[in-house]
Amino acid sequence: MTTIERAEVFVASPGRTFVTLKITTSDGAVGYGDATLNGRELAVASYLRDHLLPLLAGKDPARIEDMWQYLYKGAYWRRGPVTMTAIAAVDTALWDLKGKVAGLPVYQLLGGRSRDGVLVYSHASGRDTAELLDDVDRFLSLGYKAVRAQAAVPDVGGTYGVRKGKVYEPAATTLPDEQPWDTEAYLGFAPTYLEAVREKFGFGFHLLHDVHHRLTPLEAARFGKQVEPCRLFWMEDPTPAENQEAFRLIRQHTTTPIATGEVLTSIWDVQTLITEQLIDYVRTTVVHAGGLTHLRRIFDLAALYGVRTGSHGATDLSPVSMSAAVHLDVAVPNFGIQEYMGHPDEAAEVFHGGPTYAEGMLFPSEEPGLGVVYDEAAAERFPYQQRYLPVARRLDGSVHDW
Ligand SMILES: O=C(O)C(=O)C[C@H](O)[C@H](O)CO
Repeated sequence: MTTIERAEVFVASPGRTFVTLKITTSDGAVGYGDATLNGRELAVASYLRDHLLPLLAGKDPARIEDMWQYLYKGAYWRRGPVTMTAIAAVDTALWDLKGKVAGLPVYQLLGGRSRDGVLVYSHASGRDTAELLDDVDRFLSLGYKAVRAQAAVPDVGGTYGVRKGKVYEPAATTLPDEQPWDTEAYLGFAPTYLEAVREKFGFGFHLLHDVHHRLTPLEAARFGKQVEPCRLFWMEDPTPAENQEAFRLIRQHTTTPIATGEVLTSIWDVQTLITEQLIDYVRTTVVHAGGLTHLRRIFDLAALYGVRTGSHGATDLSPVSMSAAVHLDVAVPNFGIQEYMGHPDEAAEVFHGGPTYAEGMLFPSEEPGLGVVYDEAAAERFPYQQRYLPVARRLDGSVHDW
């Protein structure tokens, strides 16, 4: 019988930090998983190295479901981003291996294509409305059919989502950057630039906006109602996601579609949101929600309730999990949209292969498995650099949701 012979964890910072798991079998086949948890990377690397990897040697790599149950139930301690990201890395690497052994791309193992390619959205932003409009123009001319719009709130400074370099990278400082936040200023300004985008470019593309957990349910209801004429594809994370019941109030007041879930890590964290149809799109990801095995379970529950998928795809998802995401996206019946931000240029020196972009869509790799190779020698040129996500403070100095 083929068994797992070796498992290794690599931590490198090619433009930003990625944690990558490599599993090698007794037949010499190799599978990769992503274990990146932005700003808390070494906790997952330790969970893998110190607690999970000693359990893998000698196990059958083909028993993916059994491995998932063994690692999840065997921990006794349930859920949480560190545990679920570590389990996701093992699960993803085993799916990659299964595809390579079968000689098939992973989407074929998930039931085959439901669609040719997946609709993606990218991120337009600006330090003011004029700069945002130029950026939306740029993405539309690159063929994007869906664009997220964010602009800095005047005179406040630390607005979420405003890009400085080529890609938006919030974890950029050696200690957390403390950024000011003013809810009333945001509520007064954000609807004006969303209206300006529609006024200039019309309704022939999907427009999205990320509130990034910063409003109370009532404030979010007011915002959603005010931007209804902009016909957003969604307002994302209108209120902190861990209180599922809070979405009921937002739902009762607005027809603006709601997306949430990027910080949630299990089916139990989205159960009420889905079964009570409090959201339209679930944004859980391969890397933080237990891998393809568990994410498929979440997506299947969502399908029963007419909730569509809209997975997180920020820079902190490595090319390995972006590839896994696109394999699942082409297969599931209730796919909605996939976030696609790209990566810093250095990442391409370390990760080779993966999905391809054309005309607002991503297409999965046709290579066996996930189709991504991790270049260990290249990774050594990019030693780990500790970086933190920012922290938001209200104008009175108290901590707010970032
Ligand atoms: O992509 C998004 O919608 C995000 O909110 C990105 C997050 O801020 C990022 O993944 C945090 O690490």
